[in-house]
Amino acid sequence: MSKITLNNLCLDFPVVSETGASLRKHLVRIGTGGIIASDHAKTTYVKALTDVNLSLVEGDRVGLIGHNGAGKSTLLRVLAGIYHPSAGTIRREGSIRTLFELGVGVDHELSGRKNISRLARLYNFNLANLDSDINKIEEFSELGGYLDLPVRSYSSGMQLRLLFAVATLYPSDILLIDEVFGVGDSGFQVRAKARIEDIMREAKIVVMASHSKEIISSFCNKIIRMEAGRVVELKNIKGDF
Ligand SMILES: Nc1ncnc2c1ncn2[C@@H]1O[C@H](COP(=O)(O)OP(=O)(O)OP(=O)(O)O)[C@@H](O)[C@H]1O
Repeated sequence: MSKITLNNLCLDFPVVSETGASLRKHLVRIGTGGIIASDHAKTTYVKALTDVNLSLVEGDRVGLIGHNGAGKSTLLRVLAGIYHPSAGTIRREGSIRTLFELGVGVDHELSGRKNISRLARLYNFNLANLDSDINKIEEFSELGGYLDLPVRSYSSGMQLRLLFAVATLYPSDILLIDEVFGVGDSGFQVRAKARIEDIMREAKIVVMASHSKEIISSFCNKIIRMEAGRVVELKNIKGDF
């Protein structure tokens, strides 16, 4: 049984900036993004998430939408357990896989092959299958001999091929996706999209942030609209919304 429950969840980022002194005088909202606030201890912070209440259950395919800085990526990282709430609670049941900027856990000095072993441990893969996993990743990423070279010698698209191939090798109960649909060159994009569709089918709960209405309407059955760190709309959708 997989589920995610958030109760009155808030997340503030403390920020040190040259303009901090003047910002501290006010509670301000500047066009886009979370609210910039201050407290009596004279700390400036960005209120990235405010009083988020959510209950996600099996079958939910949620599209997170909202302007730049609305809090989509922050919410995904809270769901992933990367960020901890400043207030409120989160409860999660089920294994989690993230498709974020695809950089976490990589050592650029190590070869692609050694990085696969690192990531396999990070993602809790069954290490008894490591050799066959590496073969599958080699096949999907089409990196060939580059897998024996340090990752620092890869182009950004090649790094992405490697990381994507590892992160999507196995399905998980909960799948969190942050704007990764445009990854790689056009040939890779077609295969990446098919792979994402496969692991989405097997995941019990999917939450994805995207600015593309087309992607959200083709993959999601719910949308959550965020504004300045708050959930302002949650509704079921079928196709276009
Ligand atoms: N590491 C950080 N330190 C300070 N503030 C941050 C940090 N990360 C995000 N923020 C702030 O939190 C708010 C939410 O940012 P977030 O990245 O979650 O927005 P988003 O909806 O994903 O935006 P976009 O569509 O531009 O990717 C913004 O006001 C942003 O400035």
